[in-house]
Amino acid sequence: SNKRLTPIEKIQQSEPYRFFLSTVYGISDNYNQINAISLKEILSPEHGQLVRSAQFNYMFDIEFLREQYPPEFRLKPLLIVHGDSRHDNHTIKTQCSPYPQIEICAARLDIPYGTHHTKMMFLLYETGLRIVIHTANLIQQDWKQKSQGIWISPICPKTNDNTNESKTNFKKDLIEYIERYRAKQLQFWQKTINEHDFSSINVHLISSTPGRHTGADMNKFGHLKLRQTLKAYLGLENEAQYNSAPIIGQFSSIGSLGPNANNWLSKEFLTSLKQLHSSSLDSPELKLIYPTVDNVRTSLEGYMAGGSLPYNMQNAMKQGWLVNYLHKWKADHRQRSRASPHIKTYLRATNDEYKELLWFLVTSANLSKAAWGVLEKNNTQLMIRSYEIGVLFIPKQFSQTTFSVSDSSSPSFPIPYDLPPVKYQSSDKPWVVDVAYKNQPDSHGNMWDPS
Ligand SMILES: CC(C)c1cccc2c(O)c(C(=O)O)cnc12
Repeated sequence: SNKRLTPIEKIQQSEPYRFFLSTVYGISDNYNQINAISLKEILSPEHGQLVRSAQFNYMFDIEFLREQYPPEFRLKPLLIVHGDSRHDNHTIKTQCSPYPQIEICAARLDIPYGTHHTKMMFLLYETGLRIVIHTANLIQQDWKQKSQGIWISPICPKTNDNTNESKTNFKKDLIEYIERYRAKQLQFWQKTINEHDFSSINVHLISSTPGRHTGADMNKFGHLKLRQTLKAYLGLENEAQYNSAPIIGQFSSIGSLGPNANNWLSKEFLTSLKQLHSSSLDSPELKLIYPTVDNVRTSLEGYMAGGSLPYNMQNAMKQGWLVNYLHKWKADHRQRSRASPHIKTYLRATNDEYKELLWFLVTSANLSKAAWGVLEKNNTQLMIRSYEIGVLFIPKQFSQTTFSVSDSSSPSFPIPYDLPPVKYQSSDKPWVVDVAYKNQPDSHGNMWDPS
């Protein structure tokens, strides 16, 4: 149908998953209705009377952000939570100086090369508290022609019984995440989260915070939190049938993963992703989705899209072995094959048909040790450099045994890209940001010469 949905209708029809892609400027409007939403629609006054909000992110354009709020909400208190990296510290203060209602919190980054990747909104309405966890920077370019992922919670009502936890432990996990900032300006929000009823939340929180996590903290963050959550909640009957079920990782940047797959990817990291009770010998297929040079060149933004795919040559040249795992970005069923991915997702399908999923994760975390953590000191500590956050969908929490992907009876899961993934052809190369591409012009007739 050609009906344009209102923000509230979009959220209602997204039930029970509440998982969206950002709207894309330049595709047919029909593909910007179902499970697609813009920043303005997320902040729409339709959802209720905003009291105050907090925006956790990496990159900010404060003027752009203010424009996305309805005029009547621009004077409400706003807390900006960013990394204290040189990259944007001074600019943030300058950008916010005209607005006394904007407070700034610089997240501590005590471990070198860590970043504040977390992208999250706290929206406090008179009717309750909404959490939004997503993958887009608060700059115009991130919300115009890219594929971004967004999870929007229900508006959780105020309660004086602070035990109103969700069946997924979301409230406790979110408070524990916030506590790790050890920031005064976040105390109000810790208290506010505690005062709201989270019982309607059906996703698990998977976050990362900088640190060398040991003992009881080891399973609280990073890939060990994912491992523990899958182990505890997947609860599959005769799980043996899934031992070789394929796993997909999809991301917009790649760290230094070591001289071969066994270093971290297919041992430590894959062990967490394949977590079933029985750690069987069959190793599932791990397929990785990351844009080719041609994906970027032919994208709606052209080579400029590659500016947000910061995989550098220094890392790429050390891990040629990775190309064998790589698959193209292809999202024809969402009309987003040319909307360059900035979303990051991980999933496990039941088999090579990819008709059903065992779980699905949308997160800020790219494929890197900095984001997911790396085991150290004989596996007694998990070292994480960055702040990350994401939400994990497990079928049991939706009274299903698997998520159906095809448009069959049960509410099919709105996957962001086409399945099964398509392998790189021999002529395909992964996009690398700091090399020149001057043989073929992009969709705007431009070349890419970073020097
Ligand atoms: C390597 C750094 C400076 C970088 C370049 C381009 C895009 C980036 C990005 O999008 C994020 C993020 O989204 O958190 C984080 N760093 C990004």
